[in-house]
Amino acid sequence: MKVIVDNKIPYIREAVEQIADEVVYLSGSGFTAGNVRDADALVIRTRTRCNRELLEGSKVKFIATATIGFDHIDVDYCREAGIEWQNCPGCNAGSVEQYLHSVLLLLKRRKGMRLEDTCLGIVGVGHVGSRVERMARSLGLRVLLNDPPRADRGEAGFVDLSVLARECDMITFHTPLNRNGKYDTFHLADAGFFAELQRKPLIINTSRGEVIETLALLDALKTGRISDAVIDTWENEPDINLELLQQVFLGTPHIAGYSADGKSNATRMALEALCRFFHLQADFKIVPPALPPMTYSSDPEEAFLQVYDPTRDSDALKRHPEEFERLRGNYPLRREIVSSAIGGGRETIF
Ligand SMILES: NC(=O)c1ccc[n+]([C@@H]2O[C@H](COP(=O)([O-])OP(=O)(O)OC[C@H]3O[C@@H](n4cnc5c(N)ncnc54)[C@H](O)[C@@H]3O)[C@@H](O)[C@H]2O)c1
Ligand SMILES: O=C(O)[C@H](O)[C@H](O)COP(=O)(O)O
Repeated sequence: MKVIVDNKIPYIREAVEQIADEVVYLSGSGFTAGNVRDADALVIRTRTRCNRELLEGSKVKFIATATIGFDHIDVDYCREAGIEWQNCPGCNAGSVEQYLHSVLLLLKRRKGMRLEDTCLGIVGVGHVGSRVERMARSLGLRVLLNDPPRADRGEAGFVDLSVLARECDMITFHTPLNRNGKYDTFHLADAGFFAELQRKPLIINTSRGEVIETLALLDALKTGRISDAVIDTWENEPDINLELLQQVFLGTPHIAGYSADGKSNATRMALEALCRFFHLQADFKIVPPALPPMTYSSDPEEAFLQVYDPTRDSDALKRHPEEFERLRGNYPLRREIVSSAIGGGRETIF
């Protein structure tokens, strides 16, 4: 079996080389029709568009994407061509929760936001959104949830987007990018959405850039219809809107999911899917490397931000927006540590 693997997927080499007869590593954008033609399977990230142009006439039977999102896979074409695929549901949801948790602490410290007086709206309450909900409630925020697919399945506890627009001081997006159908999310936040907002909320996007219409967001920022924004996912990555980048409180290069824990989950799940598809024994361990010991502050919030402060990623991108892909590609994967594990005294962990 010949497998082509994205060369930025961490912790994968030893395991995949045991599983496959031949392994070729390529950059995400380096997958071409020519070099996938004789491959049986691809293990990719968001940077490889899997569509007719790439796959027609190839031997590829299976694609594993080591990511939660799968909007880079043309699922209709794959069905037509008989190509199976698998994403890694929930693999890095903990990492996005960590990112949001740090953002809330920064808003409290730097903008004086009183979290217990803040109403947070969560749009899309799946693997990530439900973790964000729990974390935000534990910090004392009031939370409103919007998830029409879940509401339509008869689940309770959801409200319309118009209620979030009326009541929320902060709105965070956690939907997939659906480009059509009843639950289309392409430009879900458009000029009409921003016009409805009553409380000048802060907008957070860690889902997919295309869920928010960039120019409408920029206009809402300039006209004061929203108070600020935290943006990790952008339209047209890596050629992002530079004016928006310089205006937002935090602008990061699509790294909310980049913890070592999330990446190792993704690698393990992608290889398990590959083994299931080809009926092979899944006999490997994927473990993130241990990090050197560190000493943490006795203040739990300070310690949480020592573990991960998105300001450093935002400052790096604002200084060098042209390095969007390099900042992602060479990212020093962080660890996910919950604040309860590091509170209560100066301690050394890892
Ligand atoms: N920035 C990052 O690094 C990063 C990391 C992980 C995931 N993501 C992205 O975050 C998003 C959420 O991931 P997830 O694992 O929670 O996905 P998920 O599929 O588990 O949950 C998505 C939720 O959105 C809901 N939804 C679908 N259409 C909707 C609509 N029109 N309006 C409101 N809700 C809708 C679904 O019912 C579901 O509950 C995805 O776009 C994923 O690609 C980004
Ligand atoms: O969908 C996901 O899992 C995330 O967006 C993930 O962080 C994307 O990472 P990439 O594949 O671009 O490295």
